[in-house]
Amino acid sequence: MKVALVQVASPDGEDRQGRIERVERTLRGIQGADLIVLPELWSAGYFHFDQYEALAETLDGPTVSMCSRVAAELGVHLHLGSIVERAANGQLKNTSILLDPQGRIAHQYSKIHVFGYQSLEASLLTAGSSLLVAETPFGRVTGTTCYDLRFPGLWLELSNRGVEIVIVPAAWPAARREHWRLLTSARAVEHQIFVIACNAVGEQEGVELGGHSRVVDPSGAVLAECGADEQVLMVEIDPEQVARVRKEFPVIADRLPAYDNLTN
Ligand SMILES: O=C(O)CCC(=O)C(=O)O
Repeated sequence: MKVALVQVASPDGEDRQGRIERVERTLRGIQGADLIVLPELWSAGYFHFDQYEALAETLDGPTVSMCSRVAAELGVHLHLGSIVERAANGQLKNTSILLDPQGRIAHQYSKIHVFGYQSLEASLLTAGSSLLVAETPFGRVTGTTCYDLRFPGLWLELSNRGVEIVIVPAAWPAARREHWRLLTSARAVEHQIFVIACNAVGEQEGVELGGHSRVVDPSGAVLAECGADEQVLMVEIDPEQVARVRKEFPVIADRLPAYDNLTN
């Protein structure tokens, strides 16, 4: 299975429609991928907090529509990263979406841990409250978004639900790149899963995004890592490796159902 990581910059002066058209051209140039992955909030730009309200879109808005058309025309699974979603009740959410090769929504997830450190996300967006795992031809897939990487309880829950591949769109600042590397690797190793993590690049409102999108396999090997600029990186993964690694080194089977009943 071939995965394409697409690092996108969302520079301050570029309008959303121009960016969507630019990314569409990039996507159309990708050949031979089974799964294409984009970063968090690339069309609005994660750090463009003053534009969230104006750029919020529904699930048939400009970002999803373009990606859906491209997924269907290329016949690929496409994880479009995330959008500022305007939900039916008017709330704004950071919603990530996986499209199937027919361009239909196969999985959606609204970020549970909205970010408040040097960020207005937590005050502008409503946290999600549901977790789904999608059955795909590659296995059981889900998404978590950026800051969610820091919360092992969420990942344990996903692991308990049988997930095998976790896609992580992000707008992770370069200032904490080593945390990004450490946490993407740690989550793959502790749950014996593939972590496919796609980060934004470039500068937004004075913040440098970290890039270094990466794919970590269930044994912890880093199969690919991008640089810090816009880039498309293809990497081959074997989804069957999850079962092989777990059989060979059965850590998941040794995990206790709970640890809060141990005596002092
Ligand atoms: O946790 C971090 O250091 C970065 C998180 C973040 O930028 C985000 O959730 O968008």
